[in-house]
Amino acid sequence: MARVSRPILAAWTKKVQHDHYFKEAKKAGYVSRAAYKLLEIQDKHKIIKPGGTVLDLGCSPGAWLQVACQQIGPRERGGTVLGVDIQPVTVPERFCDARVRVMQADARTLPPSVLAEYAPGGFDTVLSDMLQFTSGVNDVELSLELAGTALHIATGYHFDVYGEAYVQQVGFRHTGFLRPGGALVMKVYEGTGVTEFIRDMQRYFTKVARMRVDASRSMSREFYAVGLGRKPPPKPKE
Ligand SMILES: C[S@@+](CC[C@H](N)C(=O)[O-])C[C@H]1O[C@@H](n2cnc3c(N)ncnc32)[C@H](O)[C@@H]1O
Repeated sequence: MARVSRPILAAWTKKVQHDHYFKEAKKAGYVSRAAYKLLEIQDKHKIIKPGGTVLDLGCSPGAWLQVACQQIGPRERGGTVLGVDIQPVTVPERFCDARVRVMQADARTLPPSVLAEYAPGGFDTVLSDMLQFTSGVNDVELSLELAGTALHIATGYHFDVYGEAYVQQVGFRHTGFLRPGGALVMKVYEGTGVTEFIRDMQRYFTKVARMRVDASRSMSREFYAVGLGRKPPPKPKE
């Protein structure tokens, strides 16, 4: 019998897993197999709390909205889920109720006032599965830009990196919409600059983890950067 090389076997196993998640999602009523990525992260890190407020950046077609709504628990516990996507998006009927709302916007230019109005007390969990394709190739730089956007929305990150020049440019400063103790999950592609980005995350969280999930495609360089226990933001300077 011909021997199969290890990489081919690994790719084949991943393809079987991929088809498996696709079929499972269809059977279970999730709008995409991405649901299993968030379920795996939730299972390991308990990032979404019953009754919590969740911001889901890059939410279309809505599998993470479905999982987030399930994880905040029954309606009487309260909680909300806000999904944002640059594409038109509708709330999936299955597993979502009136606590889930969506808006079409580019997260990179989303005015902070919109988020402040939606969740005046901030969010307990910020998720970003944002991804853009450039001629079919996953661009590491773009992935870092989108992850940077999520980190910025959650913590005010760019103000700390670019300092007063950035504040002057955008005309305001905020310290992020993630509550102290909250969790942030971001899709990131392996590549140049990622180590520094993860290091930057560490100043905002008590724990930072990198997680590859089984439901990712076989050849994908994607992983999830998970920040747990947001540290309280510094008091604004007088
Ligand atoms: C992999 S899909 C997300 C799948 C989603 N988590 C789910 O469970 O259905 C990536 C999404 O990111 C969105 N996206 C990309 N760039 C964005 C941006 N700048 N602002 C908002 N959404 C963006 C895309 O439109 C796309 O719908």
